[in-house]
Amino acid sequence: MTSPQGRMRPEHPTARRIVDLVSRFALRTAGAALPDDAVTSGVVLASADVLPGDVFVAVPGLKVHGAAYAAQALDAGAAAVLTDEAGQRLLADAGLGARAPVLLADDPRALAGPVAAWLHDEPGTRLVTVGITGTNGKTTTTYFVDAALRARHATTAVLGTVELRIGEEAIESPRTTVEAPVLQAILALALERGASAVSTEVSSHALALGRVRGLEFDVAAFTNLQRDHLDFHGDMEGYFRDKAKLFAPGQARRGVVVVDDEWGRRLVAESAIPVESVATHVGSLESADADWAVVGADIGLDGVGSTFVLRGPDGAEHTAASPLPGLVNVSNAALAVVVAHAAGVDLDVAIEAVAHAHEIPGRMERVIERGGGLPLSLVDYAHTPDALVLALEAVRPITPGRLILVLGSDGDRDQGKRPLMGEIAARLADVVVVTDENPRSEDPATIRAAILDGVRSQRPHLTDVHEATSRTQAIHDALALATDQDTVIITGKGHEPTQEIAGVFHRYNDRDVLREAHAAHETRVARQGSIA
Ligand SMILES: CC(=O)N[C@H]1[C@@H](OP(=O)(O)OP(=O)(O)OC[C@H]2O[C@@H](n3ccc(=O)[nH]c3=O)[C@H](O)[C@@H]2O)O[C@H](CO)[C@@H](O)[C@@H]1O[C@H](C)C(=O)N[C@@H](C)C(=O)N[C@H](CCC(=O)O)C(=O)O
Ligand SMILES: Nc1ncnc2c1ncn2[C@@H]1O[C@H](COP(=O)(O)OP(=O)(O)OP(=O)(O)O)[C@@H](O)[C@H]1O
Repeated sequence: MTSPQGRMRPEHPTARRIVDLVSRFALRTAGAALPDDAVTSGVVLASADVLPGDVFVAVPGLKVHGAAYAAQALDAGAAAVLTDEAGQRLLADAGLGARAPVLLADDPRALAGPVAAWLHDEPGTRLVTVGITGTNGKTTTTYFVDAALRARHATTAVLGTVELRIGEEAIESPRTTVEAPVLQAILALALERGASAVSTEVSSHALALGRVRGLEFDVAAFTNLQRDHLDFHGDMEGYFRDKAKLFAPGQARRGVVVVDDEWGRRLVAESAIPVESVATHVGSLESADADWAVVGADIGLDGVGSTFVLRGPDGAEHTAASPLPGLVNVSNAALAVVVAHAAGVDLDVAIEAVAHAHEIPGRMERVIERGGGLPLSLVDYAHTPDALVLALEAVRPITPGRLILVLGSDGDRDQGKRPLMGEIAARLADVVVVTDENPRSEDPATIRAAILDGVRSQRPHLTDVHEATSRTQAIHDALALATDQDTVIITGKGHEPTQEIAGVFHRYNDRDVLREAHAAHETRVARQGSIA
């Protein structure tokens, strides 16, 4: 069955001759004879997404070679297989060598994007395109940028971790950055739907695996680089190298880089495309030299947002605002304003639009307002040590009582961060409820124990520390412990619509659990009222 994102294709695709594809990309051919008039109108990397007439790109994966799924792709009607020599051998071994034309390239993964872009008539060149990378803040900044682009473009698209959205139509997103052929098909569909601008989150995995190849962004943006994904990139240097690929000629025309950390400064120094720098820490050394700098910030104590002053390259100062709490969102808002401006939106229009951007699912999202016996309750996606520090620091000033944190850590991902997160939780929250995030194939108790090791480094007797084996229970526990002077913050899963346990994706969402608890509370209060 085609995946939902695999169905986001243009309704009126162009058909192109496969022989033209062969000559355009200097491919070698093998397998069945390729008729001159054979055409294709789709390219896919996943066999499950094949529609009749597609070219199936079979790449060597980290787990398996895509050629292992060629039979499935051909059964679904694939017109040809684009692969490498290892793939060709696998096809021959499986007796599929003569079943369809085989198009050969040394690195088919690198070609998947450019081939799809060519097939869909280079949709990226007909849209204003913004790509945002960095460890944290991609989603938030992307939505802020979209808010500003919407002030100038009647229809926009937003592609990222939360959703794949064109205009007002959206579906859940399978990951932060979709595979290259899916991305190109969505861009073509966005054009059909009248979109003229698109903002895309670009993960480091995407950059390492060529998912944005074939798309030259008008503006690339960098938020920050913090410890994450070292299981995939090896070390921080490798992580940085992959991120830096976005700021290369052919991949982006110009860049906007936050220079608050050493990685941003290095990116500016090493980038081969023109970049503008943005310093967002008031009074920092970087702010004197940066093209743009936040020179004053007033953190709203009502938890709603902050105002700040942004100094431009000409020295002029502009009053701006972030609609979300915390200094990190001043940083995201400042970056978004500069990016939108670089993408053609007038500065004052961008500032105004970002200040009024809508709430972003699972990013400092206020699900229950303080009052009537209930604490202010927020859901946030912080799942790295640095993001956790910033999230807790952002809610402390808006918390008259205790800060109650529910956290876990992912299974099958960077294990080193678990005790770090525990240590931060114990240092910056008053009450800590340790629970599960997405345990995946790991034993959830082992993950919790690693977090608790970090907690113990600060609180040897685990005072005000609780452990809950179900996330729903953890949220209920946190609410039960709280008064309406407290703040409950649930971190790690944000908008995620599922919880992955032992290979099964269970429908689950932190916000829904909070909303249900809120509704149950209201019903209880109403019942007590009617009894009284
Ligand atoms: C490390 C990584 O990103 N791996 C992704 C990658 O795997 P891979 O290329 O090694 O593929 P593989 O599973 O070995 O399979 C090889 C080939 O066979 C194909 N295949 C496989 C099975 C099948 O039934 N039919 C089929 O055609 C696959 O499409 C693939 O082309 O391509 C696969 C197919 O598209 C993805 O499922 C897989 O994502 C895995 C599930 C994943 O978890 N990715 C995460 C880490 C990720 O990409 N995260 C980033 C960032 C997140 C963040 O910043 O927090 C993201 O952009 O979401
Ligand atoms: N500029 C920032 N610097 C550090 N932390 C941030 C920043 N912006 C947001 N955060 C924190 O990181 C969390 C994730 O934010 P967001 O979803 O915007 O980032 P992301 O880069 O899209 O993350 P992911 O790639 O994991 O989806 C937020 O919930 C918040 O706690």
